Amino acid sequence: MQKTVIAPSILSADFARLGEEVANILKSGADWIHFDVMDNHYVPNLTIGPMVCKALRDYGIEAPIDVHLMVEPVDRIIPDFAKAGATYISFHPEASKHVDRTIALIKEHGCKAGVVLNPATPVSVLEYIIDKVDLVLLMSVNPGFGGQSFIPSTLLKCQQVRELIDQTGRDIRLEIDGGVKVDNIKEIAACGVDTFVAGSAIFNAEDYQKTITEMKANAEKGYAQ
Ligand SMILES: O=C(CO)[C@@H](O)[C@H](O)COP(=O)(O)O
Repeated sequence: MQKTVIAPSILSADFARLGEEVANILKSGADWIHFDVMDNHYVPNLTIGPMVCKALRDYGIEAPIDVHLMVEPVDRIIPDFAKAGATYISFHPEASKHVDRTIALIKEHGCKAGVVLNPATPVSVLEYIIDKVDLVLLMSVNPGFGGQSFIPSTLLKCQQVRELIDQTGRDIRLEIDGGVKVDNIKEIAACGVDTFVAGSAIFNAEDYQKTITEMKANAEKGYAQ
């Protein structure tokens, strides 16, 4: 297993003070920034695009930016995010006509490629692509909004994808997103997850550092199980 990564979702940040919020969260121990891109088409919400990603880089944010594209179509926005400073770019296979080509496009633009599975998307979608991706993101809520409850059936899926990843022998990150909290992260980590997106649990907390520290400690307890 790779090192634990906590990736706060800026969907729950105060957008009026985004640069400051992101700098604070990184100072508080966050490893990556999770950047949710919604188009009011693939999902029923509208958020931020490459200009905001570039603005964070211009503000001096150096940490990995983990872009989660909830957009359809996906391909035409990939070069813009790469230019804007994205580190990882992940997309939903349902939103791409040619999944293998989209993965190649992300890599050609110098980014790491991820695929995202919704709660009802079967693990079999990974069969012919697992060897090509750098990250698998499992949604534990239906995409579109922060603050939803963790869907428990995702735990079995985490175990299944962890097995697939281990069979490849490659360092592919297994990321979870949706309803992740201090009190359920141990159980999630025990299922093989190494990368945790959390929005409301971190940004609604009074003390970012305490929350991130507790999340990391509880994840470690989960690996030890
Ligand atoms: O992509 C999404 C929702 O579509 C997530 O990144 C949420 O923003 C996570 O928020 P919490 O469930 O942690 O509040």
